[in-house]
Amino acid sequence: MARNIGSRYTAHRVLGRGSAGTVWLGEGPDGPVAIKVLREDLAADADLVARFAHERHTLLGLEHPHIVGVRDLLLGDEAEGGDLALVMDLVRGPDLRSHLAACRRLPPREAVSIVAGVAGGLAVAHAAGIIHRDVKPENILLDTSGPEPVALLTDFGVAQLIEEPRRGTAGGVVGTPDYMAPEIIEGLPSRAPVDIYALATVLYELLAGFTPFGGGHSGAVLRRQVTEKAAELPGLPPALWELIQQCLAKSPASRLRASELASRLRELLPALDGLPALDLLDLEAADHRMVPEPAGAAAALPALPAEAEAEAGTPRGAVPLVRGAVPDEERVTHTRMRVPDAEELAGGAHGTARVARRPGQPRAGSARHSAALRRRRLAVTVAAAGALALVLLLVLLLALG
Ligand SMILES: Nc1ncnc2c1ncn2[C@@H]1O[C@H](COP(=O)(O)OP(=O)(O)OP(=O)(O)O)[C@@H](O)[C@H]1O
Repeated sequence: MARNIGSRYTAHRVLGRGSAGTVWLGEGPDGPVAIKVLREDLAADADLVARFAHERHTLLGLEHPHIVGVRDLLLGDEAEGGDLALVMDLVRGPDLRSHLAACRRLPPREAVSIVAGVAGGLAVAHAAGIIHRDVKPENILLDTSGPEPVALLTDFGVAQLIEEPRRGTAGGVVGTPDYMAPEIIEGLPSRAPVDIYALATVLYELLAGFTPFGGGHSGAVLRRQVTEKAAELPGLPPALWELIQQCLAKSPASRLRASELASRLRELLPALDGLPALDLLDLEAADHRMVPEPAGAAAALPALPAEAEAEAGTPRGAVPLVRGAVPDEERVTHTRMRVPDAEELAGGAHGTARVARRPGQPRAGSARHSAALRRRRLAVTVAAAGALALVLLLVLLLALG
């Protein structure tokens, strides 16, 4: 049923729902629009409405072919009925999450082209001092009305406007764990590199079908974001992998700027022509997401070596893994541990990260992997014993003249 929003807009039907509200297909003075009506409790929050009013200029001013434009902002009285609503350009097509769910993995050229466009949008926003803070496939819409799909980033700054005050009171981190840069988890302010980290995570996910550090309890995901290294994706052109790695750097200063990322990705496009989506094993990705981290998992985390503990003195605060992070004495944190070694990263006794394997390659820590290790050890022992016997025989022959 149609519903009026403010004096200028009519909402016709629901396009989708998110955590902050409902998005409607609507009509305005200049034609069709998408109208995001924020939840009632948010609209009733006077501070929140004031923050939106304060950011009106910024929200309305951001224009780029890869950013969903905000055309109007309706605040309280203006929206008649107390709605808080964002009127946006209508994007005709699915969001990237649904597209990925349908394709499972994207061919490298498509993935890189989408991410290059979004990086271009971020470059303009960052130059204007605006940080998105919630880059993820749900916030990237695909306009499929033209000959080629066009990716558009939406929800600029909205997550932050809504969440900012709660962050202060709860003392926790806000965002989507799978895409959250280590410095956010470390309690540092979010600057432009957080968007680059999140976008590199999206690129990894488009290529692999899973995020580099996702799966299980969100606490475990946050821990991996800070301590683990993304598993390499077999079959990816090295230049592309290098770019992803650089943008997934734990240190924000080591990541590329959005404009550079956009141009480097565009340069790679011709070399990716015709490459199929990666042929990865299913890994444990799907099940991994479903299985909650065992309750005792935190206790099983590798402890700091005793000397390091003693050196730092007691009580010892969290180890800031990102330069400049202020250790937080209050929090029992995921940073209070050492970086796992290769075996752990590969999913051994403690590691929980997924590692991309070629078909036929056993998973580290699996029975097949252990059997292969045992066989290799036996072969080495037999070879060593043979070599020793040969040496003894030579010595004996020499001694006998
Ligand atoms: N400008 C738009 N044009 C067309 N459809 C849109 C537009 N914006 C959002 N939608 C649709 O509405 C759905 C809900 O969007 P919304 O931004 O509220 O939530 P979300 O980003 O999916 O999730 P969350 O807010 O929880 O992060 C989207 O998945 C998309 O299908």
